[in-house]
Amino acid sequence: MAKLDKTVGFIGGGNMAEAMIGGLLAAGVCEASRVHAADVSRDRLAYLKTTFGIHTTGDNCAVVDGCDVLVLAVKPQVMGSVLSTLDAGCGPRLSKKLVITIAAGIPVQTIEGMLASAPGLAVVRAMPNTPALVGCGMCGMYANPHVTSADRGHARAILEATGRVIEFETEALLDAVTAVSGSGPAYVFYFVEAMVKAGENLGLDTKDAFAMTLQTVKGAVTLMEERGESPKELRQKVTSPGGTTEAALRVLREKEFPEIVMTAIEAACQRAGELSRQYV
Ligand SMILES: NC(=O)C1=CN([C@@H]2O[C@H](COP(=O)(O)OP(=O)(O)OC[C@H]3O[C@@H](n4cnc5c(N)ncnc54)[C@H](OP(=O)(O)O)[C@@H]3O)[C@@H](O)[C@H]2O)C=CC1
Ligand SMILES: O=C(O)[C@@H]1CCC=N1
Repeated sequence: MAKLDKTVGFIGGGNMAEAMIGGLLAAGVCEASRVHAADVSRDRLAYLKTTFGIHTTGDNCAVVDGCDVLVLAVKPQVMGSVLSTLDAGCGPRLSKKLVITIAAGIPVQTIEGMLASAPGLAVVRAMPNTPALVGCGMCGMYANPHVTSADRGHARAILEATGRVIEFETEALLDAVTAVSGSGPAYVFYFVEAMVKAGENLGLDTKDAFAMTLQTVKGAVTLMEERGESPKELRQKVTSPGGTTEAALRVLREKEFPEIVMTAIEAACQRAGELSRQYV
């Protein structure tokens, strides 16, 4: 992967920042000496410094000053206070930088509005997911009109360091991305938890039930990736008429499994919309 000739700063050094920093360094996109992170937790900063050898600080504006690309990686709940402190402390110094926000639900317009001392701010809104930690992330991104094509390339290089990126022309779709792939790993983990529990109930020990479930999910994913067949076709090949799979799928259908999944994902999407109104 091509090396990025930019310094990257993170405001918020939690789970997603860690995944992104790990990806940037592992892919060789950035050297540790060109990555900065700020957090309110001293323990977190010590952990990031020890693990990655990056620059750390408790001062958000120091990160702004040390970077070309600023990643806003705090929770939506604190984004309003983080942005107003940045605007008051170092807002005008942001105007030449690229800002990438990964917060669920928070629109670009809100970021621009709260960083009003940097008019014409280049903002990319991105929605990664935690498999980024192992280089298998899925990230949706939208760039506002102030983002130059060079900066779009920089944003892609940073986000692609942890997995796949799909770019959208319409920001409104980012809430759907959040609901499908941002939160998506949790749905898969929940399904796996339920399969393991079912195996235990049928007499398997936890270790075996987990190993079987994991390998089954991995095998199913690989089949979908490597064969040009749809999930529906692959499902039908597992389902022998009058057999065991049919018995299980009948229960899933009777309990309205597809409707439950769709309603759940719609709830996540709706919540993304609420987060922007509730916290900023
Ligand atoms: N987790 C996920 O799967 C995904 C998360 N996201 C988004 O990424 C963002 C971060 O999420 P995640 O990494 O999970 O959250 P974390 O809580 O793990 O990380 C956020 C970090 O920011 C710190 N923080 C709080 N206030 C400030 C402040 N004023 N200045 C600097 N740092 C501060 C927090 O410290 P403390 O904990 O002490 O408050 C914490 O260490 C969120 O907006 C979320 O919507 C996007 C995609 C997926
Ligand atoms: O649950 C959340 O709000 C964040 C955003 C996507 C995944 N985690």
